[in-house]
Order: sequence, then C-alpha cells, then structure tokens
Amino acid sequence: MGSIPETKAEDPSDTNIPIVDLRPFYSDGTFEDRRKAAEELVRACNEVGFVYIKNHGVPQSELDHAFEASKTFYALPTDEKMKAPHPPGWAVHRGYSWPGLEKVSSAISATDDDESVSKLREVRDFKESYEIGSDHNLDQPNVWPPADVYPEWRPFMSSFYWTCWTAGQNILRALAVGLGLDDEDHLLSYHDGHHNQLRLLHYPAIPAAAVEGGKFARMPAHTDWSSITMLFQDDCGGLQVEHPSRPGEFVDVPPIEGTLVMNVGDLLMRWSNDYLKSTSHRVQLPPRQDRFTGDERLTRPRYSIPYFITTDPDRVIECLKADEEHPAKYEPITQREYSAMRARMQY
Ligand SMILES: O=C(O)CCC(=O)C(=O)O
Ligand SMILES: [Fe+2]
Repeated sequence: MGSIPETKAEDPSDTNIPIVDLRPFYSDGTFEDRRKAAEELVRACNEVGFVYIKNHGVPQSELDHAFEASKTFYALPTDEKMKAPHPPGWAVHRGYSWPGLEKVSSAISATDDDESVSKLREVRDFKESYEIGSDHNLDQPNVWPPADVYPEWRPFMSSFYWTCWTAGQNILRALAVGLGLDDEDHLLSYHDGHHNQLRLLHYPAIPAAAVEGGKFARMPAHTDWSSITMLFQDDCGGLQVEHPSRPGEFVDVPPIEGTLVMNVGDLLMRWSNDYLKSTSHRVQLPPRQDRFTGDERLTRPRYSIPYFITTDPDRVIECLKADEEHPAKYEPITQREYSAMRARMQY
C-alpha cells in the first residue's frame, strides 16, 4: 500500500476520460468494429466532451519531431522569434505571440465587481505560442520567420499541418458514424482542410508561487470555438477539464503515451443541437510533485500542440440530431457569422 496518487497520474485507469481506439478506421476494421469504436467516441463526446484517442493516425516519429522543433524554436533568442510576429489585433491569428500577448478567458462573469474584473485582467498568461494555417487560406495569411532563422521550421510545420488533417478526417468520419448519419463523410464534407489551425504552445518554467498567488496563469478556463480540437501534450501534465456533472470542479487530463486528447468545440456543439458537449478546460500547475524542482518549486516547462479543425467559413451549419422530441435549438449559421457573433460578445 502507501501508494501516492500522483505517481499514478499517467496510468490510464486513473482518469475518468474515456479512451477510444480508432484502429478500425485505419486497418481493415469490419463495419461492426468501426461502428463500435464510433459509438464509443460519440458517447464520450456526449457525456464528457473530452476523449483520449489511441491509434489516431499521426505517426509517433512526426510527433516527436514536432515537439523537438517546437523546443528548438522557443529556445531561440526573443529577437529571432520576433521576426515572425503575430500581427496586431484579432483579425489574423498567425505567427509568434510572446508571453502575455494573448489573454484567454471565458466571458467575464456579469456578477464580477469592477475590482475583480481588473484583477482578472492583471493576470498574465505565462505562455508563448505560434499559429500556423494552410498557405491557401487567404483570410489568415501565414507568418514565417526568414528562412535563415530556423530553416527547417516552415517546411516541417507546413507538412505537419497536413499530417494532422489526415488524422482529423478519420475522427470526423468516426463522429458521423457514431451519430448515426447516413453518410460517413457528412461532417467531413463541410471541411476542406484549409481552415484549420496548428498551434505550438510553450509554457515556460515558472515558480509555483507565481501561479498559486494568482499573478500568472498557464491557461485559464475556456472552451474552443472549433468543430473539434486534437491536442498533443508532453509528459508534464496540468491540463484539466470541467467535470461534466459538477460545474466548477476540474479534473486532470494526464498525458497518456500514444494518445491524443480530442475535444468538441463550440461550433460542433451547436451543430449537434447540444448533443455533443464543448467542455471548459484549462492548464494549471502539474499535479505531480516530481514536475517541480528547487526551493522555488520551479515547474518544468510544458509543450503542447493543439490542432483546431474548423468548417469552411461560408458553409451553412444546420442542427443535426433535431427531431420532434428535440427541436432545433439554433438557427442555421455559417462559421463566419458564428465567430463574428462570438467576437462581438467578447469585446
Ligand atoms: O496546452 C494545452 O494543453 C491546452 C491548450 C488549449 O486548450 C488551447 O490552446 O485551446
Ligand atoms: Fe482549448
């Protein structure tokens, strides 16, 4: 006995987030095997909104390379990284954002008084990120550093973007099968792949007290706006999701080797008539004490790679899963209208 819970954090049996094996969507899985995996996936998205996927189709060698490249990029001097700066404003989300540039937050609660609102704004997100899209997405032109800064960055990340999309297509197929749609390509057909976003995140080492004292956050609670998000995380830990039936309580989503974490975004929640849940999540200090060193309890840096999958901006999304018993809760909308509406609500 005497086992310490945190030493078990990477044990798959220690998490309440379901693990779904998508192998039948890659090998010659029988129709029955595919349907079973798809139904498990949809059940997890309905009950939790978060799910681990194994046999997700992104080769481990490419993932290892992506994390190595991310580390190499973030280890560059700031003035080199700043040669690919995120453009000012919110219209374009590409290139390098330095620590504190972005403040992620769900809408500030209407009941918050002025003092706590300004306090919230003072909390800086202690992370840096780099956003990449398709070179064919003219709404969101990519921002790359000059080739001599890090020659391999652009070619590798451009190709990795499409590797992630190949895996994402099978997840969208599995979701359609699990939702019982006649055409397994139904959801996929709304995504041409050019509107996704690859994000390389680095949460630098930070003394635990700076986060515990509320001065800095790694990433505050939010939902994603995408159809779905695929997330790859290193072995640091710290990702948490809101408990599906206990609002305000967050549970750990520990890294599990060989899996990605998939979550439902707000757009797919609306599209599915709220059948699939877009769950709030955040990044906190790691739960495992062996992730800290020294008197200051400096937590190790964390690297993660989310890949946000989004529909073609002008396709009209109409509620699925609507019937007499469950009338459509939302008007048809395009992704462009939807994100404009969300942005209006936020500012
Ligand atoms: O870093 C993580 O694990 C989560 C990132 C995330 O939720 C986001 O970028 O939307
Ligand atoms: Fe997120």
